[in-house]
Amino acid sequence: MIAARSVTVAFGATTALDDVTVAVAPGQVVALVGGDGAGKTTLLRTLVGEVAPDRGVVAAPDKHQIGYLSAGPGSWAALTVRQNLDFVGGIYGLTGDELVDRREDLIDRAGLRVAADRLASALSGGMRRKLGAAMAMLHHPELLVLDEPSTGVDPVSRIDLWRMISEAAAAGAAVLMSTTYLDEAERAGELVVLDRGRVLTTGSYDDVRGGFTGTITASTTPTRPEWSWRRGRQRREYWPDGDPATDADVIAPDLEDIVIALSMTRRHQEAPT
Ligand SMILES: Nc1ncnc2c1ncn2[C@@H]1O[C@H](COP(=O)(O)OP(=O)(O)OP(=O)(O)O)[C@@H](O)[C@H]1O
Repeated sequence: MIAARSVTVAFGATTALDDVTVAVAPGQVVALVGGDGAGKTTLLRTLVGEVAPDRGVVAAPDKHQIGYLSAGPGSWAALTVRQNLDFVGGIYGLTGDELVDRREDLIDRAGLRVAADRLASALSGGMRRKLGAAMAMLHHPELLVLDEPSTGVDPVSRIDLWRMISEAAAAGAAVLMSTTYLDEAERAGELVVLDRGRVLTTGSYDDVRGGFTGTITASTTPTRPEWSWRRGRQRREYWPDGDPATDADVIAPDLEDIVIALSMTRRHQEAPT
């Protein structure tokens, strides 16, 4: 099992990760979700060995068995799509027909056929993300780590990307990825919800929904603004003890509602009284 166990990472006075435990098995896709500064990038960098934990233990394969798409560009601007893939293939010892077959297969699966000889610098943001993901998985790594692979990728191309990720997992990779899109995170086998360095909840989407307590209502005029947030034209309101003191409609929360309600609870618990 690939895992970070009770990992704490601090940058000066900022605790980026506070006693975080995450495990990912071969064939599994684990999605890290959480807002800006939640610690997603730091956790991924810790797993791939770029950041050393101050406390806790990381169990990960050898560097050669890791494929990593960082939050950065993920490809070389001055190389074409094919050259980027060839270069990465060379680093991992892929040559000849094996490299050509794998490269062309990934170009198709990433929907990059029309751009195969275009410089990476001339790709759209979404195409560049897909190229980066293809480069990370080219050598069939045991651990595939993707930092927000779908950011900037249009909804249709995101389907290509998810198919690529699912296929890598089906071929045996352990996949750990971060995303800010909660609708797509619901597709991952396992979710880890991070908030300011801590794990708020973890499990399959069904586990997360099943473990969520309290009630969420929807209305245009919440009775407790500090426990409410906007969703579309309405506002949601969270009742942690489950008993809404309102006749507003009770709704079945989705992942976005659950993440907001849990982080709101944490903020209220930590607020000075
Ligand atoms: N190299 C660093 N030096 C100092 N502080 C850092 C460093 N890397 C991260 N941090 C801080 O650690 C916290 C977690 O950052 P991290 O980038 O891991 O979050 P994130 O969930 O990936 O957020 P985002 O989506 O905004 O990148 C933030 O407060 C950030 O400012």
